[in-house]
Amino acid sequence: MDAPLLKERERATFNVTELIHLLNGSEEETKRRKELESWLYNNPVFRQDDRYQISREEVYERGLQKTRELVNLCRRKNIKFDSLDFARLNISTLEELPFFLHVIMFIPTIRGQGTEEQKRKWLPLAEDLKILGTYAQTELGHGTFLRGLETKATYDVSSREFIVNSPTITSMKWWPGGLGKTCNYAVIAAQLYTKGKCYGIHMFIVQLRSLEDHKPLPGVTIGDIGNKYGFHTVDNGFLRLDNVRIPYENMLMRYAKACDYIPPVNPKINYGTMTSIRVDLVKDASVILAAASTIAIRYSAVRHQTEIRPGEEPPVLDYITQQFKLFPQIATAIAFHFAGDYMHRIYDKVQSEIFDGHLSAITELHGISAGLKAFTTDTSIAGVEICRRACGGHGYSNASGFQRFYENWLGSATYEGENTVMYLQAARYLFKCYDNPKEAPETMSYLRYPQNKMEWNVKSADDVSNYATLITAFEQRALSKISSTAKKLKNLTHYGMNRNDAWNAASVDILHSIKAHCHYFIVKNYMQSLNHLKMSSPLRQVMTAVALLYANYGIDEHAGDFLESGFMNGKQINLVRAKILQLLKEIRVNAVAIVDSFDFDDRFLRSALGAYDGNVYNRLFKWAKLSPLNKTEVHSSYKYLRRILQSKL
Ligand SMILES: CC/C=C\C/C=C\C/C=C\C/C=C\CCC(=O)SCCNC(=O)CCNC(=O)[C@H](O)C(C)(C)COP(=O)(O)OP(=O)(O)OC[C@H]1O[C@@H](n2cnc3c(N)ncnc32)[C@H](O)[C@@H]1OP(=O)(O)O
Ligand SMILES: Cc1cc2nc3c(=O)[nH]c(=O)nc-3n(C[C@H](O)[C@H](O)[C@H](O)COP(=O)(O)OP(=O)(O)OC[C@H]3O[C@@H](n4cnc5c(N)ncnc54)[C@H](O)[C@@H]3O)c2cc1C
Repeated sequence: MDAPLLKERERATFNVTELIHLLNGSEEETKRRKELESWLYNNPVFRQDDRYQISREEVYERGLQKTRELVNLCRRKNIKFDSLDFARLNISTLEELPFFLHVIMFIPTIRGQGTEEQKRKWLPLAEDLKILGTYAQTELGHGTFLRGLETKATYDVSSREFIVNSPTITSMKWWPGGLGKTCNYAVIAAQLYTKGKCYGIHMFIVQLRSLEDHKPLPGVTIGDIGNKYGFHTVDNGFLRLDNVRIPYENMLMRYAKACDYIPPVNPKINYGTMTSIRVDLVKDASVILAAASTIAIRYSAVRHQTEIRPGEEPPVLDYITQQFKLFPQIATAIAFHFAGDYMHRIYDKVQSEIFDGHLSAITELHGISAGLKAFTTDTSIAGVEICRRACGGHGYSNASGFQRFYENWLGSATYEGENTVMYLQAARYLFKCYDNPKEAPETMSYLRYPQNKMEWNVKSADDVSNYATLITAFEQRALSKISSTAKKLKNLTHYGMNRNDAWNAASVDILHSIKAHCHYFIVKNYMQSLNHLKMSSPLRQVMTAVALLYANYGIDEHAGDFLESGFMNGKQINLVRAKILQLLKEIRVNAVAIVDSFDFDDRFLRSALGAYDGNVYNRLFKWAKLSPLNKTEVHSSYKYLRRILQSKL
């Protein structure tokens, strides 16, 4: 164990194990998670030490080998794909496996939108992996605008079949995970046509490849879309269908019927699978940022560089600027942990209502999940980059561990709903509630009360240590943004602009409003979650400091908003900044212990900078020696070098 990390751990003022159990939910949950992880990490198939020395094809092949291992493990341990245990195993691999979409979207779409008869037929095949499916919705020409998708499913009454067709090049399905080479089925989003009329997007089960030899079926043109930023294990694919016929029974009809068309009670019920993933992504944002913070904090405690006082080369974690970069990332990771818990609670509640036939809450769930998905993924992507940059040159090495998860996580600003679009969807719901405050859900209850101008009676740094005053500050900031934007929208329509054009004209203000609302929700949920949790006073002292840092840092980061709202003045902003410096100092002694409480196994982080023992330099050198270029002392390309050296300029 590197001496600096040992010393850091000895200085901690709270019990790390207590925080590990609190973040896991209980001691039993911690034990279960570690047991599941051990099954993976002790299996050499899940190795990744040579990850950046193998080709895309080898990466994909490894992905299938890992899939086989994971499936065999689940079968041996009787772990179901829709279980929390599977979700834990899946995140522990920290990479998307080729059959990933089969589990997170193909099966859930059938489960959520199939009739009882269709579920009886398809779920056993899918859960036993007799078929492997993906969720094929996005097309070359459209990903966001679902009503603009071009794939057609035309009902042929005479044969009781649908004819599924890609009429144009832009209608080719493009991006679905596992589509290129892995899956032999897909749930296809297509415009339903029957008796010459279009009834909008519905979901259809289509077989793509033979179950005997995996060759594409007649009318199916299919393949991998090529290399991307990340998701290298996943064969995101393209698919063109040339009048492929499928049985009538292959349209998912829990909520709509094709023959003598019966529409769904709420057409957006077809969008339900996407909502479920957006909910998961809020917690994923916490995991990713916690992993990045662990690497950066441990490395910063070991890395000694330059001098504060002559002759003393301190750990870079002693620099206030380094603390100002990193401690808010720890705070954000914990804030998003509690936001993810909230999202799952709300999702489970709405799902049970939907299964009882009450669809009214799906609009609220969409409004909340779309906003939090965008806010938490945007913030965590930026936070990972702050952590990486805080590690200097070694942060730029693959040995740091950052790239392996960051390259997948970058996509979270786009997949499952492009973030700007998601913000605007959430804003659509927010402004509806602003206009009808009585219909506002609990998360927007502050819209119900008259907007009275408030002054923040904060006179000292201690006043910015109060959860209630901080929550009120974020509430007033959001209200100020929302009410001024609502006024702008009203003026635009008053002077003759139609609602849609007015919405577009005000969309930058609308974006600021929904972001301020999401930020308010995260702060409030974070502090209320801590208030409801039982913990020892030493731990509560640490968790309070971290939560106060999250809120005060948020005010400093958006000081203009708080000043513009009239709720705060310049002197109070300076009190907030003084509070931040005081909190950085208070958190410094526990920084390493707090990231230890995220409890990442070294085999999850796979980082020479973030390993638990802090033995950074030996790991970096060991990793470098793995470089293929070092297989020989003089590389075989020396012949070219020699000519360069001998050539005359
Ligand atoms: C550690 C972790 C590591 C790595 C990461 C882990 C996992 C990665 C996970 C996933 C990544 C893998 C795969 C990604 C898969 C995909 O990307 S699948 C494709 C995703 N695509 C989208 O999200 C498309 C986005 N577009 C839309 O959803 C819609 O087009 C739209 C909502 C933007 C607009 O839809 P429209 O039909 O045009 O609606 P509208 O006219 O705008 O009206 C909006 C009304 O509809 C309601 N509504 C919209 N969506 C929903 C919904 N999902 N649920 C309920 N209600 C919805 C909305 O509320 C409006 O209602 P009104 O009452 O106001 O009319
Ligand atoms: C790694 C990865 C995996 C994926 N996996 C799948 C999958 O398994 N299945 C699947 O079906 N899809 C998948 N996708 C596709 C993904 O869902 C879409 O890319 C995503 O929905 C965004 O749609 P788009 O690409 O059309 O972007 P666009 O919507 O074209 O975005 C381009 C720009 O237009 C802006 N814009 C678009 N509409 C509006 C608007 N109304 N108002 C303001 N601005 C707007 C956006 O903000 C953005 O800046 C995946 C994508 C990635 C990156």
